[in-house]
Amino acid sequence: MSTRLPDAQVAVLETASATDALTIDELADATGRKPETVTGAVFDLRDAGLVAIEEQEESTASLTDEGETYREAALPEVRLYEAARDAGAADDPAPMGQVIGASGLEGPEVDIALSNYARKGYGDIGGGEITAAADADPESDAEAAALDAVAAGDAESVDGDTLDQLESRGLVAISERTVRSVTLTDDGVTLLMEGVEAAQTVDRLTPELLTSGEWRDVEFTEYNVEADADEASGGKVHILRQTADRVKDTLVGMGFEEMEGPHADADFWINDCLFMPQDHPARTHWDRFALDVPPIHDLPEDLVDRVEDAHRNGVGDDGDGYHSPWSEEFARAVALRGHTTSLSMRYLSGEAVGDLEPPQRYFSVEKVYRNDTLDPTHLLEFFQIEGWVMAEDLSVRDLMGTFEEFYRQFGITDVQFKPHYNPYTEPSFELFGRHPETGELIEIGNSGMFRPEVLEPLGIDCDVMAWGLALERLLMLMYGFEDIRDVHGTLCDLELLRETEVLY
Ligand SMILES: N[C@@H](Cc1ccccc1)C(=O)O
Repeated sequence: MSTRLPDAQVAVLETASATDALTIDELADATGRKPETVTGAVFDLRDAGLVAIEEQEESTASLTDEGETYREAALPEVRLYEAARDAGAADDPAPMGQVIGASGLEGPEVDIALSNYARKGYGDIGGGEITAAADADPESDAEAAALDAVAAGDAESVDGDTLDQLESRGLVAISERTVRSVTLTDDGVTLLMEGVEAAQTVDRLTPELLTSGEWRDVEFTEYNVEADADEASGGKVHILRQTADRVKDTLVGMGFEEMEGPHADADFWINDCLFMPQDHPARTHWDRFALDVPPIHDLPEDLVDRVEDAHRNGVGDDGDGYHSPWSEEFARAVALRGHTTSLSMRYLSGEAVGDLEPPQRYFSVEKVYRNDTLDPTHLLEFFQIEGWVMAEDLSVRDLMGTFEEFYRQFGITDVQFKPHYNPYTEPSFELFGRHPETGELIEIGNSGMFRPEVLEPLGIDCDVMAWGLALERLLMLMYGFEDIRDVHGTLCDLELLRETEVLY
């Protein structure tokens, strides 16, 4: 008597052998079915004891887009070496700038070339000069040869260290997959000898099956949730944005309301209200992105007068001002905000939503812009988690307790405080957290209690504690990133962005 089995299982049984293991791909080719279908059939046959599966992890290497670019145009360090040789740096050190110019390297390629140059023995770099090792031979560059080998599908011929190096440079991507090989078991052979026949099975319910009533008689294939399927990476919300949303939910949960306001604003709101002297170094063109647009005219006149008075004369009986220049024109000039404390000023002054009576809590999670030097922890723009609490009798304990409560909700329990100086808060504290990978303490924020010189012109006579925390630094503590450029910008790591889950 012959056994009835689903069609795909019969095809696999008839193709598989008891002596030669066949992979899923081979079975798929031989039976003319999709690998996913074969995988499903094979699992069912294994559960019925008719075949045995052996699993092996196999890794394949392929070039990334960047790797492909360097394979075609030569590695940046090789291009640098060739330019250095042409400039005579094999005999006498040549000026760095000139060699880089001649190499045609641009943007991040320059850093890449510099950081690999000495490591690979192409020469030395220092004091603005570069030398070219006379005996170095770019023709026998192991990494360049490895790029060719990987492109030709011959990654096995590349030694492990070189492959690791290329992977860590992001030039080669290694992917792992499970290869399953299938053999017939004794029971499988016996069943084949007794005879199997294909039962009609359907794998989906169609409108035709429903209207004809045929669905009553057909046999449905079972779902196999273990079957391999193509990996589809669709669009998703960026993890930075997801974390920003999570921070907003957390702060709303702690009783805060959200502030909003302009990215480009009058210096008055960004700096003057904060008792930042107009000749403060952060207000020079070095740090500030000034905009070439007409000045802002609609500032609240009395507030402008009170702020000017605080700058000139200080506040209170024994107060003192800065004795430095203050001009209204300077206050009206427009720049990209270097912090979102400009929003706090708009809200605390009553400008944004009218006068506020204590107690109040406000926050924003918004972009700020600074003319910093790009490095692993600095970008030209980042997200600041701004916040403040207005109430009678606040103390530093309230400030610290708020941070502990906030960071605890992200699993961060080791927050440390260091006394700090801000022109607008007294006392002031920098916050530090421990990086989960490097163990280093990294700065995660800045905070303090607003000074009377800030509060009095705003017309506030209770306490206000406030802070600006860096969202990207929070992300580093949560997920262990070491370089902020992995997370956004042109050098970001797409794989990491696809795989990282932001959990609530
Ligand atoms: N504006 C500060 C943060 C801060 C806000 C409010 C009070 C104290 C500090 C910064 O950008 O670093």
